[in-house]
Amino acid sequence: MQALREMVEGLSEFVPGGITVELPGGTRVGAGSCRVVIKDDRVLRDILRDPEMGFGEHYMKGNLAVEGDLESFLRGCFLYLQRKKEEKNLGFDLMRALLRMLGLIRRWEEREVRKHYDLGNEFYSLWLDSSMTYSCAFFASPGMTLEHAQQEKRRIIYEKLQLTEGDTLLDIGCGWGSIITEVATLYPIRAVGITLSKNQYQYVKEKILQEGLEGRVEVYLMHYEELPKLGRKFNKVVSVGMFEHVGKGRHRKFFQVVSDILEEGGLFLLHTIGKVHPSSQSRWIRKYIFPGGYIPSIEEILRACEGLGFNLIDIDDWRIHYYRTLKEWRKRFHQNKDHVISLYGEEFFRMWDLYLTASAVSFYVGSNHLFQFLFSKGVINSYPVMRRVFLQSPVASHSV
Ligand SMILES: C[S@@+](CC[C@H](N)C(=O)[O-])C[C@H]1O[C@@H](n2cnc3c(N)ncnc32)[C@H](O)[C@@H]1O
Repeated sequence: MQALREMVEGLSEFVPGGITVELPGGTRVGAGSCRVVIKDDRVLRDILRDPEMGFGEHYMKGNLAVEGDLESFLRGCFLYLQRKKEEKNLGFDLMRALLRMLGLIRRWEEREVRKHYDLGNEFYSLWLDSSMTYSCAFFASPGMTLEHAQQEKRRIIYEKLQLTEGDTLLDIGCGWGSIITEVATLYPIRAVGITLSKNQYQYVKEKILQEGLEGRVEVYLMHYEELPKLGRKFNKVVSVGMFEHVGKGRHRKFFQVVSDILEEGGLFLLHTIGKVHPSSQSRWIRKYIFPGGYIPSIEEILRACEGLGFNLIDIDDWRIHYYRTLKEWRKRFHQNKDHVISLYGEEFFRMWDLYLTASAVSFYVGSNHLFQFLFSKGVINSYPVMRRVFLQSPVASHSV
């Protein structure tokens, strides 16, 4: 009881209006306006032992409910845990290192990535924008729709990559193909995408046929480590929202592959969630949503590409744009609640609702950032020096 009181007091400092925890027998601890109703005796024991995992698992199962704004509550939890958290990922990472030595990790990772993206095109179409883009958008003006903000993100990427006639573009982790199919209609260039998801691969293949892009756009179902097998080089490479899957200890291998297939003088744009300083990862998200996932720090990313021929041109941070993107996804997810539940059930709905909300909060509180790194292969001094090249739209200064 003492431990619970301390937790309620600590959390109440960070959750607006404070919290009250209501236990199964009716006992209340705290006097805040946000009510956390515990419906099962095991909940408290599990949360006190491991707050993040205990909360996540019991929330999914419906053994506890938050009667108040889930986002404000989670923001408070983040800030509270940031203060208290001990790094507990060591055991998990040791297990992964052992599996890697046994050569088992890649198959396991591939299976986990497939499981996430092959949940079904129908499911993702319920809450992504119509281009099926599953990564951070760029909200150039306050009232911009998600559709438009995703398009704006792609436009900025194309400009950063200085796409021009005759280019060959590779998209590593192309998702449902929004970049490779769009560039082929905007520029006289060729584009190749790779994905690990069979559903995405089928979807992109059909889109290529429907839009008459055969011969200019290709998609392959393959792991990035297999890219050298294509026997081709590209002068532009982009990877959006895929680096988070690469995993701890594998970043240098990833950059090595990119270095091998990128022409001298070519450009590489890496769009990824990252941390400013190395810090602990969400173990609940790693267990239930992205098993193998790892959010690297800027330092880890830059160290991983050292000595491989890359020269850094630019780093951009879109942190608050990811917060807004996730809020839009969550809004659409709730608008389609009944449909999601009919596909996968209530526990799945709660699990994904928690994932989308906690992710939004992680950007809001500055635990996660969204970086766009732009590298050249070798040093090129002709690259435009002005940032406004990227930001042609009436961006102005608005907060999200
Ligand atoms: C979050 S999605 C982003 C998709 C797309 N870039 C977008 O912005 O909509 C991550 C993508 O990376 C792909 N991916 C993950 N691990 C991969 C790997 N080892 N090799 C190739 N693709 C991978 C997934 O299949 C998926 O298409």
